[in-house]
Amino acid sequence: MAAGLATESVGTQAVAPILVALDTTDPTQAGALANALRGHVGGLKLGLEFFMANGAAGVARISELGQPVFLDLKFHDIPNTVAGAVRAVAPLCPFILNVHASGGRAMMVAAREAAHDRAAKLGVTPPKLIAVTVLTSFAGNDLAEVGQPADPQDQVRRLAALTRECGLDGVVCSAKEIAVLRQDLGADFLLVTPGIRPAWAATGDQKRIMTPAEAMEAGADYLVIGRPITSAGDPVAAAKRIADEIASRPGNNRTRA
Ligand SMILES: O=c1ccn([C@@H]2O[C@H](COP(=O)(O)O)[C@@H](O)[C@H]2O)c(=O)[nH]1
Repeated sequence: MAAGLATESVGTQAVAPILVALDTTDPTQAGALANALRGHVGGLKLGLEFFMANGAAGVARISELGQPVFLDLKFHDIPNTVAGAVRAVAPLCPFILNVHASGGRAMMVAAREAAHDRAAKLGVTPPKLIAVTVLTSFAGNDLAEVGQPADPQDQVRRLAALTRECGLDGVVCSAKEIAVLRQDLGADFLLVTPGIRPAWAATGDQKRIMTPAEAMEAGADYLVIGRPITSAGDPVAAAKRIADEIASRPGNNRTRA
């Protein structure tokens, strides 16, 4: 069963609410990173790359290491299919599970009902169910190219409002949208932010980015960080450096239970 987000301290440094993205096909590497980073991050994120290579059994093995897992499979299909997929992964007891908000109202409602019904039948806590708004690898021109000629922030606001109407717990957004979403939707709506880049890390394919300290200051609940940690020569040192940067900004000494 998934553990709650780590809140223990590392020396005098409270663990930052970082979910480290273990984007690899190699279960041994994922397990080694999970173990090495224990106590330096708040949890793990397993996504499509890991899942497609290792399936539910692979996710279960990483979950057994005892850290909370965000299962980032971004379901997007007709409501019946997404509900079935949500039920199928429920025994893995992810701490957070997600769908695409652009799958629409009926799909999100079906996903929420499936998550709660299945968790009740299994006697487990349902996952925090959140929805991806606009991928952090998208800028305005990318949205226009797929027929959504909107400012990314406007599209994020629209999809986040719909997500809340559907009874989900929060959204995946870029840290650039935190301020406006907090105004629109309040403090209790979960804001999970990838596209996090320390000043010293390569941007790669991410377009709507912010530094970890800025994102925490803006009010993120969780920071999803992959390559700046996992591709570093010393991933533990990179995670510590990020936690230090967060802690050294005024007002950034909080952790979330
Ligand atoms: O909008 C989104 C949604 C999900 N992601 C995922 O987060 C991590 C980010 O990894 P980095 O290496 O820090 O870029 C990755 O697993 C994505 O699938 C996202 O980036 N943006």
